[in-house]
Amino acid sequence: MLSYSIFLYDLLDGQRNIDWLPNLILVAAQTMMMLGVFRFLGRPLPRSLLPATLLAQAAVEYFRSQGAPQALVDAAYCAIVVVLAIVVLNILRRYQTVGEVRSIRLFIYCSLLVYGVVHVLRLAIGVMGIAPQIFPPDSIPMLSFFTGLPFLVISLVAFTAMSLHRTLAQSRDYEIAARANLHRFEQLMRISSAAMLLLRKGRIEDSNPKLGELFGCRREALHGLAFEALFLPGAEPVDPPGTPQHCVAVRADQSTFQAEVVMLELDEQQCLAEIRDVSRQKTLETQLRELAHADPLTGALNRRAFAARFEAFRQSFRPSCVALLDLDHFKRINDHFGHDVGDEVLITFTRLCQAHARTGDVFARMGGEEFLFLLPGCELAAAQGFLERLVQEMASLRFRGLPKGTTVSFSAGLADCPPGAELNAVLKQADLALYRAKANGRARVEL
Ligand SMILES: Nc1nc2c(ncn2[C@@H]2O[C@H](COP(=O)(O)OP(=O)(O)OP(=O)(O)O)[C@@H](O)[C@H]2O)c(=O)[nH]1
Repeated sequence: MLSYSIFLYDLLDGQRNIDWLPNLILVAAQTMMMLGVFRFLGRPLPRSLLPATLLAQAAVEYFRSQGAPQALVDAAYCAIVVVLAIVVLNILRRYQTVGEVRSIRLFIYCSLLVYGVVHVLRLAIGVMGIAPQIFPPDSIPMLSFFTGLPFLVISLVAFTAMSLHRTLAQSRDYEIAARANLHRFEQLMRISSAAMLLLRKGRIEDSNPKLGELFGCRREALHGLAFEALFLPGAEPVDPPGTPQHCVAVRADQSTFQAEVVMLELDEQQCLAEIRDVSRQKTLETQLRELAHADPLTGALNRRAFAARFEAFRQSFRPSCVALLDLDHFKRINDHFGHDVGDEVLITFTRLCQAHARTGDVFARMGGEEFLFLLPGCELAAAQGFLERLVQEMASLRFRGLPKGTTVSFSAGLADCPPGAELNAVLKQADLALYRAKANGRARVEL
């Protein structure tokens, strides 16, 4: 900047004492070279370089204004140029290259070396005034202009070639890395147990092979389709929430399956979706839930499930009855015929009760040979009639493992269950009634 200002000042002032044209071209070329070198090497310009150069030039200009000989000024400029060339050569020397770039670097190296030597010569001639008849003072700046500058230009061109080469090599590396990434991505998509989809504006643009497997068709047939079309209307995923959503997906043959869908927004138009068939998992969950509420021997509800149903029923405020049923002399069956036969009796009794229960009735095994009935909306008299019919049915029932003609009976205690009643209080009532039934001869129903 300082140099340009001085040249401009000298030009406007009509002075010719620094041969502004060669120096202007020289400084411009060197600036370009310095910037080019550091940019090419991908390094920041050393912080000290610019102030040091400016300071040196300011000092030279100061001495020139104080009447220093022009040859000395020229020589000082040459010294600056040589120092800059040495800095560049040093940087280049440390720069690691391979293949063709190494030969280009050698080329730049040689050109800059010649360029530096020319300026050392110019410096020596300017200071010492060697052979004034061959190098008159006026011709000294032209020495670097005609002999040094071409080498500087050559090195600049070589730098450009080196930059191009580096850019090409970089793009090749990027391409290889991009191919490797793509391959890895495709492998991941291939082994994924879920269907992976790329959506653009809500339509399927790309997918992995699993999509075809899940939906029972060629995956390409689904490309271009609206994403919602994969699901039952009303059971499709909502806009990307980022958390798993449970939907009902429709296969090509119109059969359905439970799907877990996770969506991820890539940008305003694109979105990734993952679809997983969770039907098996859902079935297992249902089975587990049922097992937690069922008695393992008879399959009837267990006491916990009965309590839960009773609690739900209590909210509805419908009058009803609860019955406690107990097999008579069940211990004898176990003792005479074994526990397996006893188990069979428990199972058969359960089937009988379930077969006679109305929709809405709740039947459960309380434990051992005790069972429970919740009869919603049933008056005591009607409940009693129902249970007595069951007692009669039981008398004519045949049990596997028991000798022909052997009958099994049960006794029942019935309790009224007004709206809002507590289960324990109702059970206590039913238990008292059951005790009376046992005491009064068994195979009967007591209130
Ligand atoms: N096989 C079988 N027996 C069971 C099971 N749970 C409880 N028991 C048996 O049921 C019998 C219950 O006997 P008790 O409580 O004396 O009653 P009971 O013999 O029916 O006599 P009453 O109730 O007075 O008529 C015991 O022998 C228990 O071992 C079961 O899951 N399977």
